[in-house]
Amino acid sequence: MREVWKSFDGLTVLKGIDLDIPPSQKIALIGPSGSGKSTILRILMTLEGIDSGRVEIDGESIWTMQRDSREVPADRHHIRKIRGKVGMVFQHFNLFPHMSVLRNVTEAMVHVLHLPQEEAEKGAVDLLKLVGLEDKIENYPAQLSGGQKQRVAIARALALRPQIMLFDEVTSALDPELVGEVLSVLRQIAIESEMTMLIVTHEMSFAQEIADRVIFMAEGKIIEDNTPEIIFSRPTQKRTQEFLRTIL
Ligand SMILES: Nc1ncnc2c1ncn2[C@@H]1O[C@H](COP(=O)(O)OP(=O)(O)OP(=O)(O)O)[C@@H](O)[C@H]1O
Repeated sequence: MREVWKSFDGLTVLKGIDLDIPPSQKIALIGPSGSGKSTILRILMTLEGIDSGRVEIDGESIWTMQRDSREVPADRHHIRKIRGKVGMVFQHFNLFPHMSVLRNVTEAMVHVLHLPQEEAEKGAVDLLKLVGLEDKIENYPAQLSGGQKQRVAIARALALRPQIMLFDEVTSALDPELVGEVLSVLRQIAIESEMTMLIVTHEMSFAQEIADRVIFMAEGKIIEDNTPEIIFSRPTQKRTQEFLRTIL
């Protein structure tokens, strides 16, 4: 992201964001409510446009494309191609209630990736094993706990084989006793996968444990971008110190 500005109805929520994320890096994005964390994720997922600046994913600008050696506004095909590189898991899991767990995961594999049903099912079973839900394959979302639903949502996002995964406060809507099971799935993915991961979280010990890098935002700006060790033991910015003091 270069000099990205974004406002909603006159409220400026991103104020010149500059951010480079190398492939495979695991980043925790922290900061007070309303600081613009989700907006950054939604922009990267192409769910929101920007007012000014530039956003590139895998070397390609999201909102513009090259045609006849000129840069022109992106068409739907270009945006869809970029979106295919990115997966996102939301706070509310938004599973399809009328579909089994297995079908929630295979649906996009068949319709977006155009995989044959059998191959999709095999891949979905592997992913459901990864998130510890192989025994729930035939269940429906209403028969699952919040933590289980969120693990299905994670499997569903992984099913599209993204290079980049965005997690937006995926444990915030869960009862406290269900948070651990979702964090342990995320931890495992962070350790084992080559995917780039950008994780908005209020779970500071989790951020400290899995992130290569922690970014602290406040009021639409990146205040500090540092290693977990520095952020959590000797942050360089007063604003970071104040935030951590209020929540730790
Ligand atoms: N679609 C929208 N329309 C109007 N205002 C919006 C919209 N999306 C976000 N906002 C506002 O933009 C600001 C930043 O929101 P954002 O969700 O990015 O913050 P956040 O740091 O993720 O906060 P939280 O930790 O509470 O989720 C907030 O004031 C929010 O109300």
